[in-house]
Amino acid sequence: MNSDDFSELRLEGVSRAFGKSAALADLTLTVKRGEFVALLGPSGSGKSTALNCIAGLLPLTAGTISLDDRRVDHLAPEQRGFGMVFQNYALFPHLTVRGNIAFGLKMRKVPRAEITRRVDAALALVQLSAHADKQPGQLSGGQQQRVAIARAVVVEPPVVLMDEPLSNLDAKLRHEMRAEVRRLHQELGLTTIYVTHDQEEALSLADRLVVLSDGRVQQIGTPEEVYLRPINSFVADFMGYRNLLSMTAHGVDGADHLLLRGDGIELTAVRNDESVLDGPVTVAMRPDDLVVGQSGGNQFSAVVTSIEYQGRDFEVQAVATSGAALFLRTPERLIVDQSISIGISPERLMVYPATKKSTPAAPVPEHEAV
Ligand SMILES: Nc1ncnc2c1ncn2[C@@H]1O[C@H](COP(=O)(O)OP(=O)(O)OP(=O)(O)O)[C@@H](O)[C@H]1O
Repeated sequence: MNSDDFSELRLEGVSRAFGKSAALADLTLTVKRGEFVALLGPSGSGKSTALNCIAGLLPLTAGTISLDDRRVDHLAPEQRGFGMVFQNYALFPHLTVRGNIAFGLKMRKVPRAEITRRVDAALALVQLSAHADKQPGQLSGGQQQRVAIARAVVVEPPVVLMDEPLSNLDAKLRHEMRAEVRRLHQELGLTTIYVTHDQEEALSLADRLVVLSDGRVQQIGTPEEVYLRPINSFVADFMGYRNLLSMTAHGVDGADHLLLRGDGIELTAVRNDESVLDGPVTVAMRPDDLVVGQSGGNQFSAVVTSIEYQGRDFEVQAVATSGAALFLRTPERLIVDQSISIGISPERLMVYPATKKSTPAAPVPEHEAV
């Protein structure tokens, strides 16, 4: 089986329970050949369970997995032939770099000359030709992870599954390897499913994100869609909309903006089809969208409570006259106890039906979420 053999990987209603608790419930997702999909969510949200179900390491309790119209969920992992890259590299310590990369080809009884050719090409691709005869213990973490990636892709699997492959690396290396993973994905025309809890990593790598919470899909969309239009307050919170205010919606004004009030703050938001027009809501705002000074949009007052220097700008905490704690970022040097006016454009306010912050919303069918 090689990557030209299919046009899409289809998951329908994929579920996995441990005893009575559902680690993954009803995951429906179609991954097109050549796509890079990130499974994103906090710890315990079901990302690894989903990946292990796809790999064949965990049997499903419900649902189906198919490559086009061929069911694969009853096949053993080696019969599915998906490439796997794990957080802990899982290299064979007694084999050289070359031996590790050649392993899968030898298992598949590929002729020796072809093994040499393909391993050389894979070594060049991950820029490890000079280290081919070393053992994994003689390599850095980043180099070991590159061996693991080369080992997974050298057999030209239809799908490559990666479970937090960069999380053991330091911040700088993680950044470099991120570009490397994306480059390999593109150069080799891979189809990649990538598990991470790091929003930035998911946003920068993937063509589409699947955001999970408590085993359920919350949103499926492009990085732009998920970042700019989170579908519920859980996704908003997870994507960095750190300011979540409890307010009340009071209908629309003459400009068809939604009117919001709460504890002495009045705001207007661009309404959309799903807007709750009346009643309790959660209003989400990103720190970067709050502007210190007059902005021409919504304005309200606050007092600075703490300032943290972050290099390019400052992360400021403030408290609104309503008592609500706020996070904002600004290049301006403010001082603690300073009174400021904060602005935010009506387009950058996300308004959701009021929920308890940690309560996951109902699952969203893929066709509605995309
Ligand atoms: N073998 C198991 N037995 C029982 N429960 C399990 C098992 N594996 C996972 N779970 C539970 O299933 C849920 C989802 O776990 P999973 O490992 O898929 O989450 P995750 O999003 O990958 O988390 P992390 O980022 O921490 O790895 C968790 O509540 C976890 O405790």
